[in-house]
Amino acid sequence: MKLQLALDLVDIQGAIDLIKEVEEHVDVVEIGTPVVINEGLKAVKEVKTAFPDLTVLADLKIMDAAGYEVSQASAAGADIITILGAAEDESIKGAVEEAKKQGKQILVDMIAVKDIETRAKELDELGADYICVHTGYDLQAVGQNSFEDLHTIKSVVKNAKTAIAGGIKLETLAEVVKHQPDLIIVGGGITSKEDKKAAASEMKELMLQG
Ligand SMILES: O=C(CO)[C@H](O)[C@H](O)COP(=O)(O)O
Repeated sequence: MKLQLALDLVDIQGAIDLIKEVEEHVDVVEIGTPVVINEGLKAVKEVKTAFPDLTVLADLKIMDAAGYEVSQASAAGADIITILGAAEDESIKGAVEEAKKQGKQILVDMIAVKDIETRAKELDELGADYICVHTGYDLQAVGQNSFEDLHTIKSVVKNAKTAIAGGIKLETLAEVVKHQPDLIIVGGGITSKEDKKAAASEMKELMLQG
């Protein structure tokens, strides 16, 4: 089980400073969608240059022109690139094909997918490296989470790794760990804490025990 730190509310220097604090406890660093919108793929490039040994995920949430966008993120140094599960199969195929060509991986974000079970089976067959259930900020705000969806994808996915994101905190981590996803994505659960290093360390410890 790996821990991914999601960085959404920082600029490039803020991202670099934050990663320095927690890098020994995290496996993957995500350059979040708002950061890419604000700073462009330069954010991915600068973080990868500063931390060449860390796995960097570019949370592009691709919806179209997938092969091209994956090629651009790959050139910037991303190791994993995200596409939306709601995208057309042709887009998923384009992303997977380009990622394979570049030696990168694709994480499919299931945000807003209604029939999680059917789509997860299809995405698994289309060659996704990761399938990630995700409760975005707008549904977190009305009290939702993705724990049940994680159970659903775990029961149907045969090849892809599974991941979960959305509002995961130290207090809810044990519930997530119980379902044994391959990747747990945490943003605010670490970045909102005064002592971010301690938060990441406690979370990683709990995952290792699980
Ligand atoms: O992709 C995202 C929002 O769309 C976030 O990066 C993801 O939800 C993790 O952050 P948090 O733990 O704060 O919810």
